[in-house]
Amino acid sequence: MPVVRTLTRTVKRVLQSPVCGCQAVTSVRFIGFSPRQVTSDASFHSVSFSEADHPRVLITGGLGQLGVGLAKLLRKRYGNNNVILSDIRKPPDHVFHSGPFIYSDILDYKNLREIVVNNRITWLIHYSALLSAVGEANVPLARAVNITGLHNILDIAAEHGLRLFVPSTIGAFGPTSPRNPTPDLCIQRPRTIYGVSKVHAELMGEYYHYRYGLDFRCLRYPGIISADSQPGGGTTDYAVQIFHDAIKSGRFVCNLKPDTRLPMMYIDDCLRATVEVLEAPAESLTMRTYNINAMSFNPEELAQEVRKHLPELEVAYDVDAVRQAIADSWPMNFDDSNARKDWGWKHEYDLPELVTTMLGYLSPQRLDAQAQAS
Ligand SMILES: NC(=O)c1ccc[n+]([C@@H]2O[C@H](COP(=O)([O-])OP(=O)(O)OC[C@H]3O[C@@H](n4cnc5c(N)ncnc54)[C@H](O)[C@@H]3O)[C@@H](O)[C@H]2O)c1
Ligand SMILES: C[C@@H](O)[C@H](N)C(=O)O
Repeated sequence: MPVVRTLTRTVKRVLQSPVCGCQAVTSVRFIGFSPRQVTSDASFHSVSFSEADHPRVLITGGLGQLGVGLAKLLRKRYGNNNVILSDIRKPPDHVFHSGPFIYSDILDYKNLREIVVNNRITWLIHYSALLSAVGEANVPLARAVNITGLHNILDIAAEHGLRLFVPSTIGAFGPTSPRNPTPDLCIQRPRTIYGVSKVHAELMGEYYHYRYGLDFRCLRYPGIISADSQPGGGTTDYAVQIFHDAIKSGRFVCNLKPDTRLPMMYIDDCLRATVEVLEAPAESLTMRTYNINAMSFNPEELAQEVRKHLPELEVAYDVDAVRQAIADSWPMNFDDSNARKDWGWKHEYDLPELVTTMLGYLSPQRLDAQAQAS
């Protein structure tokens, strides 16, 4: 009985401690390890890394909408060779020639571990996922990539003392969550495999943080809007497509109803937030999973703003039942006050700046000039 009592006391201590920071008491996979934090002596918002202390970064699922832009940003800060993009797809020429790229399937644990060891990785940014709409179309694959894949990532990160960033999403909330606004901590009962897998990622990451001292950091992104990369099959994709169609044909068919309000963000804000939370001193983080937000609009409001530049734009609605049901269960407005308070999050793009920037980027003259230069 004394053994049981001692064990009970130990478990209680571990569960009650706000940040464990302890040695792992059992191995995560087959081998033992001592969680080692990457030092975070950098001061937030004005970090500069010397040659000696820069992180060595691996981005999984890096060829999607967000990974290439993030790699570009991180390479500027930490050096080209210190940021490795990886994916299971073949990179386009310009990506392949812009910096290190490596094949990595997150379902292959041994290969992932080999990459981390051979490249002395210290930060892991885990972007691989199946998004909301494609996830519903292939639940077994979404479950494998988003859940089994995450388990591999968590174990490797814990085993090698990595700082781990995993994005979550507005999709981690559901119809029973408060939707206007949605705070960081509230009921989370999403009804998509994507949402369920992201809640699982949030909880598992936080559990590994408290249990093994893993330096887990997570932001819940809104729908992200970008000009030079295509979205990978989500519910918010319409807000990217409208710009392409407005410029190409002046006509856009929207797959969500005109009054479907969702939180959204321009990609530059999203990538900057990611770097900021990654560089934030651990003491500034009172939580390990934060909402971040910039703006909130519906298709009708977006179309009105685009019409200020392209008055001829025609918008028709052909509602996709699956996407509409998903959108109707998601937050309309996102409360990101904790991120603003703890580590100084501040967005730069509201709807008017977003529209001007997107149209400027996609204007035929600019695209022509880019094509001639390449
Ligand atoms: N884009 C958004 O609006 C948004 C919003 C919220 C959260 N997020 C999250 O941000 C992350 C990146 O999003 P994105 O828009 O770039 O996604 P995306 O769908 O565009 O790209 C995901 C990438 O994962 C890769 N992938 C799939 N299976 C893989 C496997 N087995 N091994 C390795 N890679 C694999 C795909 O090839 C793809 O390139 C995701 O985790 C997503 O959930 C994105
Ligand atoms: C919101 C986000 O997670 C993604 N763009 C999706 O719609 O699935």
